[in-house]
Amino acid sequence: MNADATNASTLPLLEINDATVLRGGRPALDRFSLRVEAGRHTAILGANGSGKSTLVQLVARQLYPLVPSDGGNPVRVFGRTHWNVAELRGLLGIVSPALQNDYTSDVPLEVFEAVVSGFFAARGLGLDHRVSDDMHERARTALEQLGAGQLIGRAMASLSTGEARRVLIARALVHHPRALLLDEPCAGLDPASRRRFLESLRVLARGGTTLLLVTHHVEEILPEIGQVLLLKDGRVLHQGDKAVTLTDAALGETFGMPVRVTRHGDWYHATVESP
Ligand SMILES: Nc1ncnc2c1ncn2[C@@H]1O[C@H](COP(=O)(O)OP(=O)(O)OP(=O)(O)O)[C@@H](O)[C@H]1O
Repeated sequence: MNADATNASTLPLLEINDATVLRGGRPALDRFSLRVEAGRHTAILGANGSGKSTLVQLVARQLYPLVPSDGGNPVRVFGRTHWNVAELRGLLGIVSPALQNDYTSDVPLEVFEAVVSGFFAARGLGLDHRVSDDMHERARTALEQLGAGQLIGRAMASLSTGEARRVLIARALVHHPRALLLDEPCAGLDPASRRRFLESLRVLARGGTTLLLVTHHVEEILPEIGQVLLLKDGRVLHQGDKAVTLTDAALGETFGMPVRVTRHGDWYHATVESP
């Protein structure tokens, strides 16, 4: 393990200080700040258009913030502002709907190849990619960890939404990343698949992978998640412990409607009330 990877275990996983991201000339994130310590599972919750996907793209280096007056970079991942993308993926796996579209498009790609090619930061294996026994084993283990081992041999384009998502998370896991950033991971799943899928995320969270979960739904906040950030119009409305942030008032403000929050064991549920 190199020095940077060692330091990464003690530094905050993510620090964003006063970042503004413009889209279509308007701020999609507006002086946005967030700090996530390694090991502190975090949910980012907001209505449509609140800036969630922009945040994921900012962290993934697909969008860039305005340069602040001091000329610095407002985004630090494991303490560093500069990363090469392949190196970053080894520490922070990112799975988003855009990535899923990419992998389930018409280009033929088999499930195991989609996962094992994660080692080469490539989509599929090329002639110069040598898959070692260890890589083979890690890819198979990651698929099994996500309950997707039986999908080996299938074409990515033939998988259901939930199956494809499991495969892409397995692809992110082959590096044994310290953290996973998941953008709306339950979108398109039926209630039973969603619950099974959330249970597999719980196993990862308990196994030491820090989860950053971006969602519209309070019901997806796993018991392991302690910190919640509520986002509205590109700004942080509230950030803190789950018990303090998941209140009727805070969620009502987030979604612009009266909301009733109830707790069922370690899970939360939100219902929109008649105004
Ligand atoms: N390509 C784009 N060009 C211009 N504006 C954009 C673009 N993409 C997003 N926006 C705007 O940026 C803001 C934040 O969008 P973003 O997609 O980050 O929200 P979101 O919280 O992920 O929404 P959703 O829950 O609907 O996916 C919105 O006002 C949106 O209209």
